[in-house]
Amino acid sequence: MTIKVAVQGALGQMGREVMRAVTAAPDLELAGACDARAEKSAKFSPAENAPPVPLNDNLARLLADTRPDVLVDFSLAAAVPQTVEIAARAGVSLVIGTTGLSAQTLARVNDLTREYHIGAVIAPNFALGAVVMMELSRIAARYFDWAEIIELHHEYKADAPSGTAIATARTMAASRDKPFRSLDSDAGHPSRGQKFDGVTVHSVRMPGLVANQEVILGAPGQTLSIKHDTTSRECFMPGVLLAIREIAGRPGEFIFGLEKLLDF
Ligand SMILES: NC(=O)c1ccc[n+]([C@@H]2O[C@H](COP(=O)([O-])OP(=O)(O)OC[C@H]3O[C@@H](n4cnc5c(N)ncnc54)[C@H](O)[C@@H]3O)[C@@H](O)[C@H]2O)c1
Ligand SMILES: O=C(O)C1=N[C@H](C(=O)O)CCC1
Repeated sequence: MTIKVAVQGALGQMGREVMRAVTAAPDLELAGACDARAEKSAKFSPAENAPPVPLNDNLARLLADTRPDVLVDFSLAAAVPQTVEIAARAGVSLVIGTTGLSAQTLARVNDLTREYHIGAVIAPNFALGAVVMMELSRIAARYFDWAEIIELHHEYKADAPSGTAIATARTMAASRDKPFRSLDSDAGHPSRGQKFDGVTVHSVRMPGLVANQEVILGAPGQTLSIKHDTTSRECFMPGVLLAIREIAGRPGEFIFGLEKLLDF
């Protein structure tokens, strides 16, 4: 059975990559694309030799016209609350990669899955290597009392710190039976980053980067570094396609984190 997919944030860096990947997948059909920058009712060719699909700035209209099974969202955190309401009312399942979402938005998506019997996957990072890096950090956190994260991204990134860094810190802290240690002198010191569940996170933004993260764990006499680097947005596509295929058949389920769909 072919899964029909629409993309929100279609004209962005990730949206374009998702449209290429969906178009190239034999079991998926790109039904339509939405972006705030789109001209009304335009058509858009997602890849060379690919048939044009409807492109609209009105998500409700696009979903009503194209009736996809799954909406993939890589847009802006501020846009997601409205997007998920529209998708849920249209009975369309969600794969969301947009980061910077509030706890209220996550809770609302959880409610919508049960209210409208749709599925939803939200993952701060769809790169399989990043998910492994987070899992290794979770394991290592049990054996080291000190931990800091340095995340490095391209200069156009809207949010800081990254969704991956926040999720990594929270996962690491949850795997321990006592808090991480840090210096008392960190408090209020602008050069010492921002703490999430006791893990200090530092953000770097500059051209030349896509997305990178290093987790450094410390103990007397040793450190352990766990590092993931991306060189192109292609790395996110296997995870996005996996999430689309899984969630199309799991109505009513809310899944946070790609690791829940992998065999860890
Ligand atoms: N989960 C992951 O693996 C992963 C990977 C890369 C990026 N991201 C996240 O995905 C998001 C997008 O990243 P990007 O680099 O493609 O950004 P981008 O700025 O290149 O693209 C975002 C697109 O969303 C559109 N947009 C903004 N507001 C909108 C609205 N209200 N309705 C419709 N479209 C709207 C913009 O016009 C733009 O085309 C960011 O939050 C980023 O952090 C997540
Ligand atoms: O390019 C981005 O923006 C990315 N954002 C995600 C995050 O905030 O963790 C994942 C990596 C790429």
